[in-house]
Amino acid sequence: MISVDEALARCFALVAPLGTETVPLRQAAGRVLAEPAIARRDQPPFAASAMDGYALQGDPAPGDRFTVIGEAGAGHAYHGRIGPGQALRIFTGAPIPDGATRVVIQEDVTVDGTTITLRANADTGTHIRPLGQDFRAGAALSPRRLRPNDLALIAAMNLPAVTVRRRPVVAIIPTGDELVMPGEDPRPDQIIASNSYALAAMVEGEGAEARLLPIARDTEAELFTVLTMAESADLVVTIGGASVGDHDLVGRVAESMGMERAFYKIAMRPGKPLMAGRLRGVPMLGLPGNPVSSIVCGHLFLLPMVRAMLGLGAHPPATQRAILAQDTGPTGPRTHYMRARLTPGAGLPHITPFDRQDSALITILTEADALLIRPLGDGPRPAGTEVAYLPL
Ligand SMILES: Nc1nc2c(c(=O)[nH]1)N[C@H]1C(S)=C(S)[C@@H](COP(=O)(O)OP(=O)(O)OC[C@H]3O[C@@H](n4cnc5c(N)ncnc54)[C@H](O)[C@@H]3O)O[C@H]1N2
Ligand code: MOO
Repeated sequence: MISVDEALARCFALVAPLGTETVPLRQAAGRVLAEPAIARRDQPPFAASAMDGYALQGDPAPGDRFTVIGEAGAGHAYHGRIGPGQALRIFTGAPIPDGATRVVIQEDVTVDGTTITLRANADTGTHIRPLGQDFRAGAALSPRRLRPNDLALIAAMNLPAVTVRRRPVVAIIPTGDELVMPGEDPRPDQIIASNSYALAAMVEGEGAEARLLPIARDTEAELFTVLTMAESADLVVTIGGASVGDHDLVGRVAESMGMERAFYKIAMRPGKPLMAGRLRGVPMLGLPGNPVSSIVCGHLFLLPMVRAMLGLGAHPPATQRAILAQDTGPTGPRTHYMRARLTPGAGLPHITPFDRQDSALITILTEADALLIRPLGDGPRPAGTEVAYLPL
């Protein structure tokens, strides 16, 4: 059995950033920018007033009077020049006229017809936003996953579309004679195929396209058919049939189809029978069938692979630190990812693993907000120990 780190490194070796496509800005939220977005203009493209008031020259003293000779608003420039003793009525966002060096806010003047007089204790700020204060033409936004704020910046750069990574297509294949789809009429010896719904939502949350394929029964012919259907995907994910039982056929069938195996079995609990490889050129991840095992492996291997295909780099999922809220027993020969609950602490949060850790318990998983990471071969740890966890 290889370590979790070694397995993840081998998973990353199977994938590479995908190609790119151009999408309109309205469809770019959450997509991964593939090339720098380059500003087509300065922002602001002119020196602009930051306040409503009067644009004028020099540094006036209280009691100084000015004649208002015109007006400028946002989108309505004044094309003349402001001379000594003159002022322009101006509003926030309007271009500063030639000759003006500051804006006096309207609260700081008294108005009498077309004459303004500066009050005592007037604000001394210039209230002018210089041309290009925010960014200059040619400025670049570097590749990243696009958040709403980034979209505002790209729009301000006057770019109606962006080049993003193609969404990875992830084919998800539930396997097993015991499975039926939700809403069907299961026989008494059957259960509902549930894992695929979590996994599809997880990869879609990262920006992939999930393709849920039909349940493959435990026959070589059906597995062959469904794996063949998945060949056009960017990543094939099977669920179940990964262990050592007589009906666990996924590895055998994939190998008969020419799968090059990257590894099988890792020192991890849950998730021991994980397998990965390349099937007819397509990266493949064979997840164990137990719901918690498949979903935990989804967080630890599938999502990092999807992120790597999106060009976000080959990084393990980010762990955080917490304080054990109770004494916790030793681990065995596998790193244990324990379903756990976080509660606020004075500094770091406190973490409490659930008593029941069977990898079939979906209810516990829905109550968990973290996976407490207990390294393999670690001894018992008392309450108060600082530990690592993965947020769920
Ligand atoms: N003799 C041994 N038996 C098992 C070992 C072992 O080392 N020696 N490993 C155990 C571990 S650990 C795991 S994890 C499971 C994994 O087995 P498989 O990947 O072959 O999965 P299945 O046997 O097909 O299913 C396991 C369990 O999960 C249910 N299942 C399967 N698919 C789904 C699905 N899409 N949605 C919901 N539930 C699903 C299935 O009905 C089984 O109950 O093997 C242990 N055995
Ligand atoms: O390690 Mo298996 O993945 O517990 O259930």
